[in-house]
Amino acid sequence: MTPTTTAAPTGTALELTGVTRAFGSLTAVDDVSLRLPPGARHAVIGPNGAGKTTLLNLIAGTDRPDRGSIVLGGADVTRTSTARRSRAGIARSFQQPTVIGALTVLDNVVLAGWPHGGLGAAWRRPARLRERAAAAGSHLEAVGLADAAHWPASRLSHGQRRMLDLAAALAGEPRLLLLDEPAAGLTDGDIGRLLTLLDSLPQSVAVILVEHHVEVVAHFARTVTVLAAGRVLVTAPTGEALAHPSVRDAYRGTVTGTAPDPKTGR
Ligand SMILES: Nc1ncnc2c1ncn2[C@@H]1O[C@H](COP(=O)(O)OP(=O)(O)OP(=O)(O)O)[C@@H](O)[C@H]1O
Repeated sequence: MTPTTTAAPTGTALELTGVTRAFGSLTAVDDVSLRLPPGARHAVIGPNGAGKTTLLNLIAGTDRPDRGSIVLGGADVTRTSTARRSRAGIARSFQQPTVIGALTVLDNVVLAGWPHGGLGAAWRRPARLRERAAAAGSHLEAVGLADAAHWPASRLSHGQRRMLDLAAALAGEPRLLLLDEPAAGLTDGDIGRLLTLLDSLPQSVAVILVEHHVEVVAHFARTVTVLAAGRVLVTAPTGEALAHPSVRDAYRGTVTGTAPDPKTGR
């Protein structure tokens, strides 16, 4: 299944073919194929345990598929390390933000933007470090944390940590950004800020958003893949995917966070 029926003239940002990952007898990701153009705004949704995070892990390289291939911008990265994928332009935000509390907010972003394995050299290149700090400052501005730049990151609220995690993901100037439930635990105000930030992401960046908040998906995504039990139910333009009957059945009570009626199951 492909959200674009033909390869866009500008190429393909990410192509998954038959990606499969089993844990013992449980197939968490089952024969998933997907092609995204550069600048894609794609969401992956599905009930708890559908395989969404496992799929992001396989794309980011923290886990490897048993079968299938992952091609990033024309290069097969199926077996390459997380660090190499990061250098190739994949960045990720996590369900639990990865923030170093003892460092300042700004330093967290500077560190995140420094190429893997090159940190030892960072301190010998003050001009480069200043450049990175300036870039980090603009990322903090974009996520609404400019005033907190010199705070220890441990002072940040949950919502602010999520924003910092996003700024850190942007610091590497990725071409593919993987967002794992960025709206989880956010207040309505924080969600508003998140939507503004998502809207302002550069068009050169392809984004895969895993998210339970259907309003965030509807606002942001142009295309959606619905997963259930590791398998793709549908990949389609957002409106079509969210209206798909299988989404209602697989999703009712999960996306909205409301429990199904025990009598009707709906
Ligand atoms: N390392 C692992 N070992 C064993 N089982 C795993 C492992 N990682 C994930 N699973 C299982 O794989 C299935 C898919 O998990 P995954 O976390 O990818 O789902 P998800 O769609 O992201 O769920 P959620 O919305 O709750 O975050 C689940 O049944 C989960 O228990």
